[in-house]
Amino acid sequence: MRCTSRIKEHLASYRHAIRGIVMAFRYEHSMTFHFAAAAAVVVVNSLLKVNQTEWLITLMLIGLAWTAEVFNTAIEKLADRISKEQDPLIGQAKDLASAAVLIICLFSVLCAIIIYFPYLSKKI
Ligand SMILES: Nc1ncnc2c1ncn2[C@@H]1O[C@H](COP(=O)(O)OP(=O)(O)OP(=O)(O)O)[C@@H](O)[C@H]1O
Repeated sequence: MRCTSRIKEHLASYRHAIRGIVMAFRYEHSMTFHFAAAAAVVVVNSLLKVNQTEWLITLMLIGLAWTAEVFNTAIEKLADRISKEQDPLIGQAKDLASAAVLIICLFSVLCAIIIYFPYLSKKI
């Protein structure tokens, strides 16, 4: 395969991925909540002047939460394609996908408490 067509294919896959991100924000209402939470984290990090490691941890958690939500949406769409009828296995698959999002959100809250508590207790 010629180099230029490989580059074109590679660029096309970025286009598909960006379309996926736009779709996730348009059709998955939880993405708006994740976006608002991420914006709040950036504001709080800046106000409290957290250190570089704390910035890295919080940004990675934001990325993980968004990734889990996008996978959750993809699994929901695939499940709906297979059957719209009530099906216990589809129900379990959707519950498991939602569980992944909840787990990362709970751990993010825990990490936020551990990171922010020392800064806030100094201010009080
Ligand atoms: N076809 C189905 N068969 C059985 N249970 C289902 C089915 N579709 C949905 N459910 C149940 O309803 C729940 C919500 O499913 P739905 O597709 O409405 O996702 P949602 O409300 O968009 O979820 P989320 O908030 O995680 O994005 C699922 O977690 C599952 O328990």
